[in-house]
Amino acid sequence: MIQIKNMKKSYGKNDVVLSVSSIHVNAGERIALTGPSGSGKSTLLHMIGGLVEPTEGEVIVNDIAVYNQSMTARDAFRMENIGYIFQDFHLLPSLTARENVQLVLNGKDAPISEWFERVGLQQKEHAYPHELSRGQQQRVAFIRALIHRPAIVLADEPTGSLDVKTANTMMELLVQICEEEKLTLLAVTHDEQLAEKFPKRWTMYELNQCLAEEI
Ligand SMILES: Nc1ncnc2c1ncn2[C@@H]1O[C@H](COP(=O)(O)OP(=O)(O)OP(=O)(O)O)[C@@H](O)[C@H]1O
Repeated sequence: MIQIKNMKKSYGKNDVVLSVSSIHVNAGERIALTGPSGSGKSTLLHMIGGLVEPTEGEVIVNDIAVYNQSMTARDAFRMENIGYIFQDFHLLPSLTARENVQLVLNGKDAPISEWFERVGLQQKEHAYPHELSRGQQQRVAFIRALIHRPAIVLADEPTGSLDVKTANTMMELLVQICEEEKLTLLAVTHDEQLAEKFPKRWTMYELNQCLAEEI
């Protein structure tokens, strides 16, 4: 599903920020990624998602060498295979919750109302983002990222701007949906307790240290 080999990343002429010899993620795995600020968590997600090219090494997703493709092919690959969830939801304020979801479907058919019901937002389909609580906005962002059933869900501090109780509920919901839909999930979190909700946990320290053996 995801394979990374002998990968290094530096920005400009700066030092290497990430050096990972080997990562292998199987389809359907759900992994929490923890590590201190600046340890390269977002960089790693962006590389897997086709957004940041490694300085050295290969990123292979679904048997496709992500960075051996043209930019157009990479964009298409991302649209089809990757669902991104951010800390700050990134909902468009002028569109309703439903319209925000429709935007990513590009006219394709999908059971939008069923998804709203599934995350407990059946009453809020036609509300605007400013009419929703932060937890509700993140639920809309979950639907938007998951509704096209991407092979891989990349979540970058998805609960980072929520209070502790809401963060717990939201992380449980995300892990549960990915389990039910058999989606591969890689989620960054600063919070060790939230990481416990995942069947598998990696620290950036381990990844960067793991220079010889495959994990
Ligand atoms: N576009 C960029 N240009 C230059 N340096 C960058 C860029 N993006 C990230 N970096 C540097 O790469 C390192 C890793 O950053 P990254 O955002 O991946 O860390 P992180 O673990 O996600 O941090 P945080 O937990 O604070 O979000 C940092 O030292 C950062 O300054």
